[in-house]
Amino acid sequence: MISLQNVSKSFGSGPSAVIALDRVDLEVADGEIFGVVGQSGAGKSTLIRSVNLLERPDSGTITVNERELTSLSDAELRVERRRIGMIFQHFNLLSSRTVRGNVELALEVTGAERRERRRRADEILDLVGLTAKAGVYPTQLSGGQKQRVGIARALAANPRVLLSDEATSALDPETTRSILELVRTINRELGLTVLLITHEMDVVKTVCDSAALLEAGRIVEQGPLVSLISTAGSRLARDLFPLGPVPRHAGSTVIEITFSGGSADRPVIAQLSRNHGLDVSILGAVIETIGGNQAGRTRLQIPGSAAGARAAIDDLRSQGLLVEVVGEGNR
Ligand SMILES: Nc1ncnc2c1ncn2[C@@H]1O[C@H](COP(=O)(O)OP(=O)(O)OP(=O)(O)O)[C@@H](O)[C@H]1O
Repeated sequence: MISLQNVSKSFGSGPSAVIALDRVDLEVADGEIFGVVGQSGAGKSTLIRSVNLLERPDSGTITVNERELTSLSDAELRVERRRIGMIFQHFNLLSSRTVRGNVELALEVTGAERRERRRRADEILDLVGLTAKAGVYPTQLSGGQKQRVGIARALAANPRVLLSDEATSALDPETTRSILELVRTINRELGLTVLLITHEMDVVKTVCDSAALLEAGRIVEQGPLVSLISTAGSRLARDLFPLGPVPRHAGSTVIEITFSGGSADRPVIAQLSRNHGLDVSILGAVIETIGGNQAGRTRLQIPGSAAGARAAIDDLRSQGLLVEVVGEGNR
């Protein structure tokens, strides 16, 4: 588990001080993949670097693997950090060492013997699909392969937690997908808890179980994706299912219905038209697979005011659907 409680961090002092993290509370459960999203400057890097105390917070506590890191001595912290792997946007590989050498490097600090280092490096390179590249240097690798080495290095010392700092931001969409698949595989097979930061909602959709939205150093929403998508007004849910700006339609009401779990395959719109005699138009729809289930949002236009469409909206809500009125035009 990763737990941040009331964590604050500022840079600089006086009027020019920047509050990068502002009383952040964050809970990442064991074995889950948790994504933190936010705009540039929101504090994502500061947050993830705080988790292993690469950045020491001004106040608050950070607990990882049941140890409160903020209370440890430097020597104790060095030991705990070995149980926290980290991967980076620009891979941070040593160009003077081979692929295997880069992975072995992570084991040198643990005091493992040479033969054991080699055995473990080869084992982990096999896991990330890079056995054939063990003897080559990083410059001879593609971006995706470099990140696989980064992952192998991060996993070499058997961490319980993996931190991912924009690990796919420098990769093309297909390579991103393959790296995210690998992250999902190691999460499942090794039971690893993963905390990642990203500015790409697609990464969250593809791989995360839970997410948080960071804004100007504050967590404004967090929770499992399946809960967020059925929370009225959730900004993360809107970003997961973007439908663009709401158009103005004179004399009609625009609603959005969120589908999740079993509701995704019900003929809701057909029933709405039939039961209420309404000419419903579909203005937009987006469906994704979240947590193995179909979920999505549909934007509908219903003729008349929201008051006039009330019976239809109540009917949808009584079926357990999340319905939000997002636009109401006057004639
Ligand atoms: N070492 C530093 N010295 C001064 N200010 C810093 C430092 N590191 C971060 N900041 C400031 O703290 C705020 C949060 O930065 P941070 O890098 O954590 O944001 P971010 O969400 O990761 O942004 P990006 O997506 O652009 O990397 C920003 O205003 C940034 O300028």
